[in-house]
Amino acid sequence: MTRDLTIAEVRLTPILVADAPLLNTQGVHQPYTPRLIVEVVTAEGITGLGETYGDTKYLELARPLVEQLTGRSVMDVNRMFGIDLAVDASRVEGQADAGGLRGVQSAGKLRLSVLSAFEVACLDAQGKAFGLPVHALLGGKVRDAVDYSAYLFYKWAGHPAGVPAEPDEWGAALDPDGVVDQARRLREQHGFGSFKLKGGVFPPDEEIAAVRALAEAFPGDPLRLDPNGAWSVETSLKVAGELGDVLEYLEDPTLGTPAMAEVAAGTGVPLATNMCVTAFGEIEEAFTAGAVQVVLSDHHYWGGLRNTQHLAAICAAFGVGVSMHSNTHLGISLAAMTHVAATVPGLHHACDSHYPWQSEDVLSERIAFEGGRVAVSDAPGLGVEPDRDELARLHRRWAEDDGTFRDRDDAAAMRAAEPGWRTPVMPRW
Ligand SMILES: O=C([O-])C(=O)C[C@H](O)[C@@H](O)C(=O)[O-]
Ligand SMILES: [Mg+2]
Repeated sequence: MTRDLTIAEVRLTPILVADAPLLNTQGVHQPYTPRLIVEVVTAEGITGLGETYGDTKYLELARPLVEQLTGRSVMDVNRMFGIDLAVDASRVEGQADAGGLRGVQSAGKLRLSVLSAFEVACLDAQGKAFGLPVHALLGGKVRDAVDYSAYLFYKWAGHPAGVPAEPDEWGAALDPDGVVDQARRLREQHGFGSFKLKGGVFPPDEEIAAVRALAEAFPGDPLRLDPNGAWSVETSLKVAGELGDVLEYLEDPTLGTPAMAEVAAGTGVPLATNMCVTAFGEIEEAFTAGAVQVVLSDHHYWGGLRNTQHLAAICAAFGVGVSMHSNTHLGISLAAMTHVAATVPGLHHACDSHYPWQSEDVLSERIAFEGGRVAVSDAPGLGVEPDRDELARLHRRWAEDDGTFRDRDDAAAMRAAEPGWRTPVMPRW
């Protein structure tokens, strides 16, 4: 039967989702964070789902696509990436990404972060039309489940007094005992077999003590520490020296390819990154300099699931490992990550995911981690269904917001507790 795969409608739904008071080197997460849900609806009424960052600049860029994609086919994905999205480069070029800790911003990354949500939505629609899972459209899975790592954060017990927020069940984690308790709970609930601590929050000695406590509590389990570039080369080498026996890798200890290369040359601990290599144009310099040993892809800003496969192939050619980065995201993106991760042969490290921290989702059924793994769905498309009421509720929250939370700003959120707080100058230590 010939299918009509014409896009009859494109829907954009900006939402605000609850987020916990998770600390990072720039500040603290806002109580609500923006995400954008993208839907493409075919002439036959098949709906494909995608998800990406929801800050104003992403939303503005996505809006013209509603008209530009209507009338095209959901199969026309390559041409979609050629669409000229007018990114105002002066708003992004050279600036550090305030909320996302995702390396230097660029017009290209911003553009890809938007298009990737449409790619995922088109793949979901294709899969539903042909009765095939997304992984099959990507060449087929090489594993039936994808490993994820427990993502540990220093955190407060709650958002600052006076800031509207949803209840938090996790309590504070501000020292080694708190971090180990959090790790235990995440393992109990989801079975994770490896742990990543988001660092760059406290002076390095305190974070070294937390990782040591994890190593004692979970002997032999892979551990990672990620200060988001908060350390100098000297500090990075000191931490690598002290934790080398227990770290699977050190993630973005310092900023920029030359400094990362210096650290890499001075330690046997592998360096991973989602800040130094964040786009194809950054690969040559970093790989030639031996600056990174594992690239953490993020299908949002790398430009989708197929680009993630291309990245994985390049990494394999250079003997560099690949795994996945995560920012605050919902189940649509977790499903997308799981499908593409299932197709990458050399995925030797558990992927990151913020999902356990998200108490809200727009899916009718939450995705479960079992033994720290997400089973790869063989249902058509991504294998997830939206919860329309929840989508509408989270959109209402966005619509009713006065603009305070529509753009993620961890430094501004920190000022609610520490009025003098400014985004720290790097390296902090
Ligand atoms: O460097 C990383 O892994 C991240 O950027 C992950 C997240 O952005 C995390 O640091 C956060 O949201 O605070
Ligand atoms: Mg990182």
